[in-house]
Amino acid sequence: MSSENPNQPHRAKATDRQPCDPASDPFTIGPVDVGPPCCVPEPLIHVKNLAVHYGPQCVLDGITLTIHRGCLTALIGPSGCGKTSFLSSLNRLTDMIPGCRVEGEITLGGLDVRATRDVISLRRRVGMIFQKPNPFPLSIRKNIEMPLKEHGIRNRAERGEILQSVLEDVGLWSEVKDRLDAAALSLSGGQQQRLCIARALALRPEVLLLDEPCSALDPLSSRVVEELLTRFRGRYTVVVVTHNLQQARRIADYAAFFWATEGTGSLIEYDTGERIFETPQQPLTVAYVNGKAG
Ligand SMILES: Nc1ncnc2c1ncn2[C@@H]1O[C@H](COP(=O)(O)OP(=O)(O)OP(=O)(O)O)[C@@H](O)[C@H]1O
Repeated sequence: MSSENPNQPHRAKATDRQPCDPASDPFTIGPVDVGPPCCVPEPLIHVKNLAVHYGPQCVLDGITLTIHRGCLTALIGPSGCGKTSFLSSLNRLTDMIPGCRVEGEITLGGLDVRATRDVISLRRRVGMIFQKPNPFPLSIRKNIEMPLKEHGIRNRAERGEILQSVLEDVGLWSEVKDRLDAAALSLSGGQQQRLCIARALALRPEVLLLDEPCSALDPLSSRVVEELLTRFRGRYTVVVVTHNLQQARRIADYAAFFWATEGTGSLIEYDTGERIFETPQQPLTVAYVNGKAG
């Protein structure tokens, strides 16, 4: 860890990444109706001494960090160091993996994530987007409306409003508004991924977890999704796993670097994106961000 503690609110310096300015941002999308307009860090998720086991194997150990509201945190590190396991523990997807055991503390606002019995509400607050776009094999409209119905939104007009607003948020509305009843699987890979993001947004989450959301996309679609994530700054708390260090360098307000030793992942360094990529403190981080390790 570097001398400044990223678990404390980050005080912006002139040299830091400039927060977004919606007034001057030509890509601002949809109404910014939640949270401050820019990344003004405030602790939201506290993780303390987190460990993840699959059967007898401890794959992640001693993870302590604080994730800030409205900021974009990138998880980086080589394959197998536990990034996905960490991400999945934040909304208890780890519960669905046979033999998986999680230890330690995770709090989201005042909620004890590990203890809560209301996992459905937790997953509504903490949405997840996967590497491979996974729209339902239904129409574009039903992909958004079905989860809304399942979460009790019975009013058709309200569902229609949400449908339009989230498709606008991901920049898809103008592309699909005339074919909302077409199959979601007829969309391009990049459009499918944006639809999946819209589906997550429809449930009005506070946090979005994204596991390599661009890695199955062509470069152009990848750039569109990347831009989308940066526009979420201030509006959603975004935690994204990426193997693309250039991408992480471009978009991360904070970056957490994981590394595995003998199969057990640990957090090597956690800091602002700028410091992790420009002035990392740990030799392993220096080597990794310069492409000399991992
Ligand atoms: N369901 C599972 N059962 C057993 N072991 C698992 C399971 N899922 C992951 N692992 C193991 O846990 C370790 C961490 O995996 P994880 O997917 O969290 O790492 P990662 O950093 O996200 O990797 P990648 O970048 O390749 O996705 C790996 O050794 C992996 O083989």
